[in-house]
Amino acid sequence: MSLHESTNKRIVVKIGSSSLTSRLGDISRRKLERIVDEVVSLKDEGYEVLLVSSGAVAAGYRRLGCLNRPTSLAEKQAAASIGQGLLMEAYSERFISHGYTASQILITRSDFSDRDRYHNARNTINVLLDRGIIPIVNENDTVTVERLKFGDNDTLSAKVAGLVDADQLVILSDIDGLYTEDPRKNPEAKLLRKVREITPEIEESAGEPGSAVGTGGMRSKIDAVKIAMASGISSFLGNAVTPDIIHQAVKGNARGTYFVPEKNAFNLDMKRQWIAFHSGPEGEITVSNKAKAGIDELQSLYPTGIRYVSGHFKKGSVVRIKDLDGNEIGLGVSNYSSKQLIKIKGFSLDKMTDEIGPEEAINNQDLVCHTRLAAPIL
Ligand SMILES: Nc1ncnc2c1ncn2[C@@H]1O[C@H](COP(=O)(O)OP(=O)(O)O)[C@@H](O)[C@H]1O
Ligand SMILES: N[C@@H](CCC(=O)OP(=O)(O)O)C(=O)O
Repeated sequence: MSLHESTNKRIVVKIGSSSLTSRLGDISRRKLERIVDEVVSLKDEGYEVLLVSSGAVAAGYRRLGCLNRPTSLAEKQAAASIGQGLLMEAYSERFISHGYTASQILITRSDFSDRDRYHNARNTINVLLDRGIIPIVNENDTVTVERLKFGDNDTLSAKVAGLVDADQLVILSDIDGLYTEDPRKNPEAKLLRKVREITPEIEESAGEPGSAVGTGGMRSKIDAVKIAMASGISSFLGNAVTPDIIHQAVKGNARGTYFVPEKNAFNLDMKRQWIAFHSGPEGEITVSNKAKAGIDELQSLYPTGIRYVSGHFKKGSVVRIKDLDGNEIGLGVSNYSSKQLIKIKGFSLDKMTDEIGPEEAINNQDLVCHTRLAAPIL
């Protein structure tokens, strides 16, 4: 059962730059209108659809006076500030011609790392979807500094799919799906139709972008799928030029790759998604082997299981949890500051009094254990 109130199916569709623009660095009306028309037919059937659309830099660089897609950050940001407006204008015009309204949402990573802003974004998008609007999300390229970027819209789309509790993520690109190798390099490569697990072979097969305007290539698409899988969301990867692709993807019979998490895999709820993908850990806790076994079973972490504490963090901060070999085994929200934890580490339960604080250093509701996820997120 979905967590959002509406009973309609929610679909997040991600469209790459090459699927919206021409080789010369202009919006391709033909490509964009086909995508919009497909979204409209899903809307007509009662689906709620959110688009994550790339293309701002690709659509703007020529008007900035650049012959090719720029490589400097300032020029890319300037191009995006031109292209984003042009993209939205083209989307809005076409959606309105079908009687639908589109809205623009530009996000930066810091909007998500702050829990209040994360919830705020969710509430806003829920209002839009409930009222039949098509939100169109992109990274706010013009104001984002490199260090704090999502970087690619593939992983952004998976994070947004988790945020809105989508039923499916559809990633459209310039390729038919995930192949055993980049088919541009090896024409013998085979298309994988269904993937239930991201194996090391799949990780290795995922290469760089195929076009001059693509950003993340297959690498970032696999990262996106892992985030979706860990959140219990099925994904589809297919070619934007295949006729009726979005509709077919949703119905389950499109040419492309379906990524389906195991039914009984542990899914990250909204709070754990925030901890895992957005929070930005501020310190580290090293735990005993016994405490590690408890974390594997998703049990709370008690001070008695803590061996070392490093970094300076406040009560309520997210910390990395490591085992005695230094491997990260999970993440969690600390009920204590680093200063307090250093004092109480190793305390048995009978030493924990009401004055000290809660018995658990990390409550199991605030814990993400890497080994329990459908797909590794590191
Ligand atoms: N294993 C693989 N299977 C399919 N495509 C791959 C693979 N490895 C690398 N690629 C490349 O990834 C490209 C798609 O990524 P990208 O260029 O970033 O597209 P977009 O702009 O749609 O996000 C394909 O055109 C292909 O050349
Ligand atoms: N935010 C950037 C796109 C980033 C990106 O991931 O691009 P792509 O690989 O084409 O999906 C833009 O709008 O130009």
